[in-house]
Amino acid sequence: VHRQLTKQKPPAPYPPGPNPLPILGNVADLTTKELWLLAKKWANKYGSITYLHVFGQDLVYLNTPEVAFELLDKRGAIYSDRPRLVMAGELCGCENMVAFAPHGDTSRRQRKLMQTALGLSSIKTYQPLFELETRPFLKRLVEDPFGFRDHIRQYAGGLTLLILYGYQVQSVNDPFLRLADECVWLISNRILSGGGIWPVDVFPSLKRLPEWFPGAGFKRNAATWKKKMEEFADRPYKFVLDEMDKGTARSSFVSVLLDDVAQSKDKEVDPQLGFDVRWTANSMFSGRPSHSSGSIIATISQFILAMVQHPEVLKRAQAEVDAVVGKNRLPVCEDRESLPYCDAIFLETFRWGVPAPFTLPHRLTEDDIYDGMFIPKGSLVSHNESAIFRDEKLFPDPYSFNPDRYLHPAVDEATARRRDPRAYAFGFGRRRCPGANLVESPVWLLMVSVIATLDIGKAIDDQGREIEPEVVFDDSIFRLPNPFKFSVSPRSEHALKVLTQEGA
Ligand code: HEM
Repeated sequence: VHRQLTKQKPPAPYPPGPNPLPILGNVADLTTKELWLLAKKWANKYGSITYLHVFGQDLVYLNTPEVAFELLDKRGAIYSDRPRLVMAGELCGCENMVAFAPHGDTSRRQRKLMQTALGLSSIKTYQPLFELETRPFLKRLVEDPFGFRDHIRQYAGGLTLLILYGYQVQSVNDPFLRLADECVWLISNRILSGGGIWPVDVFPSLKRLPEWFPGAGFKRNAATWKKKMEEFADRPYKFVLDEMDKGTARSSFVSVLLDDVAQSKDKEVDPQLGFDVRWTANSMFSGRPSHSSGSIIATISQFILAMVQHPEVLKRAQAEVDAVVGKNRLPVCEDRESLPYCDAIFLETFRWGVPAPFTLPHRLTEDDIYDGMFIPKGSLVSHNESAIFRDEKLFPDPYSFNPDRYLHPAVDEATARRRDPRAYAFGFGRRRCPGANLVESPVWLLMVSVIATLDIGKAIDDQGREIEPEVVFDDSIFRLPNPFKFSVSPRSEHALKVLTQEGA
């Protein structure tokens, strides 16, 4: 109703959605905890697309794979921009990061660098690094199961620094790890104002206020935060340049991309390439609010939860690992093809766990019509992952954790491909997650290493009764369970030995 009073008649009806309140629009709908449950209900009620209107902003959720592929992929030329955030982008300097960059030359150049350094052929270079970080994680998990989220955070942070800069974290207090943590926190909780809205994003002309002006505190803050962000982009990059000078650089995202420069000693790094590499590397850490580590933490936490709740699945996977890998060593990436049941657990974790239920919105740059429905220019369009992953036709009995669904699918190959959660979990089109190939191996390896060495189960109370894990979701971006109680122990003396073996 509100729209029709203020705008011309649209060329076709808007897609269906909950009725907006006058003035506030659907803001009440969007502040619900576990928004994904509501979004799934919308999908059941409204079909392939849900449309909402909040504070003058059109929001669109795509509820089926068909519509997501059609719009975000096939019509990618107009569905690939990102929302403009004056505070985060312009004032705090995040516009240099991939996920905030508008669709254009910079984002194309940066994505190309990511494809070069994170393509399937480059990933093999990083494999030994994945194995390096696994053992310390397993040890920390045995020592303190309840702290599992911190352990995964440390694992993800350490691994990311290794892959991007060839930098090995020595302890929780490592200066680069602390800088990374601080900046990721700053982005999620300050710069993006914890999901809130900055007045300057609603009224961009406020950015012209002088810093001393009353009410312009946001500009002073932005200047401080921008400095921190720049430090975060510069320091680890400089570390790689120094290492390359000394001839001691490990193979990493940055060193691979500067390889040509490394070949000839006196050649200076081209300033444009230097800028792009520095900010692209930084984007992999902080490109989305705590994205890369956030999604890894959510995925591995969901895996642990699944293993606690489904002991029969864990037992069967352990038998598979014992038969293929034996008990004297940890699994390695090369074992993957011989472990189909473990692979099925990996896939089912992404589907059942829905670690990133709403992907980053794509901003539509032209008016569009789909299936007789009008989608206005400027709409923020997300695919609704919880609706896709809970679709009964695609995934029968969608709420159960059932790895078998990938093992004996009585379907043709095209349908089997449609049922591969990796087709959806990383988004669509030109903005699809550039870390998708990279993250598969370490996440798979971590899961299989847990299966190989640890017995995970329900915690036991004083009276010897099992405690059901209490599953609560507080995070608004990721489907990340709050810490829950469970028990964990090495599977055998042998497993304990493998875990504590130094440097092996
Ligand atoms: C389990 C792990 C992960 C999941 C489930 C995941 C999922 C996603 C999704 C759904 C998107 C949005 C795609 C879209 O807009 O359509 C995205 C974007 C992105 N991801 Fe990931 N991701 C993961 C790990 C990573 C890692 C490890 C990195 C970095 C090394 C990374 C870097 C990025 C970047 C830079 C973008 C923004 C791309 C752009 O705007 O062009 N992700 N990811």
